[in-house]
Amino acid sequence: MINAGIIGASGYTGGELMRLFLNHPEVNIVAATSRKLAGKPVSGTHRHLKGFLDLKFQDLGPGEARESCDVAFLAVPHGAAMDIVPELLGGDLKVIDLSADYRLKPDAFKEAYGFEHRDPRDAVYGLVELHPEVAEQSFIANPGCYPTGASLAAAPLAKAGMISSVIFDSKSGVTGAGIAPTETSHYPNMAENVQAYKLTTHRHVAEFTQELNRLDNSLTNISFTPHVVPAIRGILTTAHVFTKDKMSTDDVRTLYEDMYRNKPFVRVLDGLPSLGSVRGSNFCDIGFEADKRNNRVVVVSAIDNLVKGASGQAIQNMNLMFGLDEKLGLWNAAAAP
Ligand SMILES: NC(=O)C1=CN([C@@H]2O[C@H](COP(=O)(O)OP(=O)(O)OC[C@H]3O[C@@H](n4cnc5c(N)ncnc54)[C@H](OP(=O)(O)O)[C@@H]3O)[C@@H](O)[C@H]2O)C=CC1
Ligand SMILES: CC(=O)N[C@@H](CCC(=O)OP(=O)(O)O)C(=O)O
Repeated sequence: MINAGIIGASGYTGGELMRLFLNHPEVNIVAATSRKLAGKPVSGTHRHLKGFLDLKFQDLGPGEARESCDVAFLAVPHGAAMDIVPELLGGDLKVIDLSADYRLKPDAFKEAYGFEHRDPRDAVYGLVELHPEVAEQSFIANPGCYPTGASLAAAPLAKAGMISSVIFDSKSGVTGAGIAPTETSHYPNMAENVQAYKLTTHRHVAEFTQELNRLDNSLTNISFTPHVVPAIRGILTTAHVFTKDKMSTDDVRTLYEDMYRNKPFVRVLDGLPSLGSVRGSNFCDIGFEADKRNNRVVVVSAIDNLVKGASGQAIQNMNLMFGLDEKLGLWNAAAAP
């Protein structure tokens, strides 16, 4: 069995890791940390875990995590992980960081996040479908939620060198912003409402630019505008891909089916994705249509931000890092209505 520790377990992605681990046959959760809630039962905060997990939050130091765990997941805010990771690495412990701290090269990090990285080091970017090298690694930077849906939506067209520019328009559920209440997530502001934010400057642009440039390093014209919608989970991304030549929907289908043929968690649809069809699951659903009049392909992707966008993807990475089937503990249909 694999002994897993979750650092920052009182938040949404920490809670989701524990929910998903209940169905993982190879994992024991041995530690769930919280600074504020140490000593309190995990199921007091994550009430859906009542009766399934008899564990108390601990305020565990990195040394203790190294002793008791085979793998540690960091589910803490960006900026916090870079002070913890250096004390975890170096021994046998495998580390998966769900924060943004190790996803970008240091220069790109400083530009996107506005401060100097305190622990510049390389990590493998854990977008499994585009990074088969995650297997056997000991340190993974788990991708961001928007970048997961956006990168998977555009990757086949980028790989084919077909993109002249792309505009990602994403709609996220409220859990994307974490557990702390904010003005945006305050019920009267969120319910029956749609809010755009960071119209041209969201920090995730750097992340999917880095990913798409691995496939086509001439691609620079990448735009992104996020929105919050009154859903609890999910990110629907509409990618307007302006192509170098006119394409048919069948041309596009060939590219997507080729790239995602043996990728169990990417479903290339005949129809269009929706948040309901992926809710609670690790799938990224993708649908598309080529514009008959213009050099444009519209691609839509749907993920659950807490699963494929965070904790499910982290477990997919863990499975490969330990030589297990990537589907282990994750092969569930969505909780669609
Ligand atoms: N929510 C999402 O959809 C996604 C989130 N992510 C990333 O995953 C990480 C966790 O996200 P999420 O679960 O939503 O965040 P939350 O805000 O819900 O939870 C974060 C937890 O981290 C702990 N924490 C906060 N500050 C520190 C610190 N300085 N040192 C140690 N622990 C700290 C807190 O626990 P306590 O105060 O009890 O110690 C808190 O409960 C973030 O980096 C986020 O950006 C990535 C993809 C998707
Ligand atoms: C709705 C909402 O507020 N979303 C968050 C996404 C945060 C997140 O998950 O960030 P990482 O993936 O980089 O860790 C935001 O836009 O900042």
